[in-house]
Amino acid sequence: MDLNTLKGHLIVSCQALPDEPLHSSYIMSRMAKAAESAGAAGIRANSMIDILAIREVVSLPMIGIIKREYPGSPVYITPTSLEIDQLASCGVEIIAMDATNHPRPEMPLAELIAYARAKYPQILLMADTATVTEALQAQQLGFDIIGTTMHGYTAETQGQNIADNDFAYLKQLIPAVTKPVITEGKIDTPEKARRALDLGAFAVVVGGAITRPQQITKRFVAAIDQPEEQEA
Ligand SMILES: CC(=O)N[C@H](C=O)[C@@H](O)[C@H](O)[C@H](O)COP(=O)(O)O
Repeated sequence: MDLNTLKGHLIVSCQALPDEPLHSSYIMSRMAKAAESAGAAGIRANSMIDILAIREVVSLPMIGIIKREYPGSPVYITPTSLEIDQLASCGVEIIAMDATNHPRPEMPLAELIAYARAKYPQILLMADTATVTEALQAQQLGFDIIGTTMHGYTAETQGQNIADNDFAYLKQLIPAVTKPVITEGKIDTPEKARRALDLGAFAVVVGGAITRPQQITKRFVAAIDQPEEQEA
């Protein structure tokens, strides 16, 4: 695919895990359809069943992941060659995978990249990273896209939010790498999405703020349900 179709645009992540109320490939396909009809340029989705259901009704390029846990490793986003094969069989344009420095199941990241490149040269690879060091390493390994997906979700970055201090992390990351940076993770307002792009992000992925109604509801409830505290 031509990556430039995503440049400066919104990618909507349509995910609901088994413990979430909207867990259903049918619902995810309708979420993706809604995103497409509202002007999104791409979709990010998890699992073969969701990706195939979305493919049937949406023609946007897709970033595919498979979240799967393996014993002895905290890596759960496309951890092994099995998930890469499964995603490739679904025809996704981009495969995203954990590119943090955590211990991995099956094989080291460098080998996994070599595997994906050799077998599926047409598929672009996105690195889900948490730190500048990991992003530089991912670039060195040959990833096509650097994602900020894991920032705030590793021991090293725990408690951090991509938007902290007017996107200080992004301001550090973008000039440090030459590959396109897709901002992903906790972008929960249109203003933040716009700001990330203005700071040089190639594209923005928004998930929960669009597709997880329990998250959206929580923010409203939090703003409404503590009037005494707010008045005090
Ligand atoms: C850390 C992790 O597992 N992130 C996952 C990656 O695919 C998803 O659960 C997120 O929803 C996605 O990254 C979009 O982020 P947000 O929903 O915050 O806009």
